[in-house]
Amino acid sequence: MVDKQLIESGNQKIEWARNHMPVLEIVRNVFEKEMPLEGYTIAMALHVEAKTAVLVDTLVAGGAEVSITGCNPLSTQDDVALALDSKKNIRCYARYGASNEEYYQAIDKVLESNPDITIDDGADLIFKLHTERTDLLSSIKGGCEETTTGIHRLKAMERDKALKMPVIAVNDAMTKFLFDNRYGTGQSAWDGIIRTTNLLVAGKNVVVGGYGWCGKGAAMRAVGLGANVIVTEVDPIRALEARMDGNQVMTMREAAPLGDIFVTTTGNRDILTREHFELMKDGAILANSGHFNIEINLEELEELSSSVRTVRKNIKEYLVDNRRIYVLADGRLVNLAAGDGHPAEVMDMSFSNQALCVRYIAENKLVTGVHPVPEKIDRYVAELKLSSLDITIDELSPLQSEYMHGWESGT
Ligand SMILES: NC(=O)c1ccc[n+]([C@@H]2O[C@H](COP(=O)([O-])OP(=O)(O)OC[C@H]3O[C@@H](n4cnc5c(N)ncnc54)[C@H](O)[C@@H]3O)[C@@H](O)[C@H]2O)c1
Ligand SMILES: N[C@@H](CCSC[C@H]1O[C@@H](n2cnc3c(=O)[nH]cnc32)[C@H](O)[C@@H]1O)C(=O)O
Repeated sequence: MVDKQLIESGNQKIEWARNHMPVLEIVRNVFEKEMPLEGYTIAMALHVEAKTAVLVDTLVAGGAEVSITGCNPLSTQDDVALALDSKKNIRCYARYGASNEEYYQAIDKVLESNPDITIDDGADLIFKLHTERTDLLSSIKGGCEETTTGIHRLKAMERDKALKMPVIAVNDAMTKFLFDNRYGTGQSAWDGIIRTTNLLVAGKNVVVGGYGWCGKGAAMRAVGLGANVIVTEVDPIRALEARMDGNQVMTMREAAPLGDIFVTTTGNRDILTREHFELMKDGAILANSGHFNIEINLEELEELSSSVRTVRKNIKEYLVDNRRIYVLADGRLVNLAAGDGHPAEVMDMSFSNQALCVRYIAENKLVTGVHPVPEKIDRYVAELKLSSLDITIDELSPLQSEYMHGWESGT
């Protein structure tokens, strides 16, 4: 496709997403009227695809200039990236399949815009600001972080007194993780696996590594698809929760010879390693829907393999003692590297939180540290979402409110 066709295809995807993000549309209309981001430059490193483009568009509607790149070399959709770059007040440096060097060069370029506010998914921009571009820190008003692992990183920096700017932990808003991490990952991880393999899930043994919000979603939807689900955990409470939700719970060593499809969702490293690959069945399929490509130890898998070849788009076959082990999307996020990411309706809430938190940073002077999303914003997003679904809920009567908040009236 030539650039013009790519831009048109990108714009079509953006329009489709926008039409399914009603809360962000309301935020955008308010921004257009009030222009709260006039004069602000925003640097972003997020998955460059259609829903993200709607967020960018919203920030620009509020008066901002935006520089954006990806947060994963395989999640960029080039048509959307080109469409974004063709718009006024937006520069987009993301490219699908960027090498490691190109990926970090793009982060540098985004920071050359001298941003006032950052939006990260995995803290790449903030990490760069605290290492090679400390000169830019004094003019930064604050940042927003999209994902669980990014927040772990930022809290570790805060603990070590290394963090030098305020950051809002957008992931930790209820209207983010309860929906995006759970229902978003639950659906889009399976979308990525199914469209990549074109195989049946019903009747298979699915092993889900980690029973956090993403793991709960992945396990829940696997059950719905007819799989027998096995969960592995390191946290006794979450393991118990997984068992009471009806899954089998065991160690990964025990699960390794049983699994037909493995999905890692821990945000940790080395969930699947040599000792597990050695026990796996012929034809086992491995996918990651957590964070980096280190949940599956691909180096160890490669060392064990007599051959590695691509057998279908986004599927690599590793031959281990004549057993075929298939890795999807090079162990990168299967929902984004082998699919279109989360559904628009959940990103509607995640990105409304982002837009409103960016405004909050612009309008307030926050101190250095990791801040929660203000409860007002979280509830506002939930209320708007309910209203977009045409749902009204009951209200506490004065008597009920008094009963709930008092201590005098016992049983
Ligand atoms: N694919 C996506 O689009 C998407 C969406 C949201 C979050 N994420 C990422 O997914 C990861 C998980 O996010 P979350 O919100 O579910 O986090 P979470 O903290 O709720 O859950 C992670 C779970 O993994 C468990 N775990 C850690 N090490 C383990 C090990 N060695 N074996 C088994 N279990 C282990 C933890 O005990 C925890 O229960 C993060 O990296 C996050 O950034 C991805
Ligand atoms: N930089 C990491 C990021 C982890 S992605 C996890 C985050 O992606 C976000 N996400 C999931 N689907 C989409 C999407 O379609 N568009 C934009 N962001 C998404 C989601 O909010 C979640 O917190 C990496 O790729 O290696």
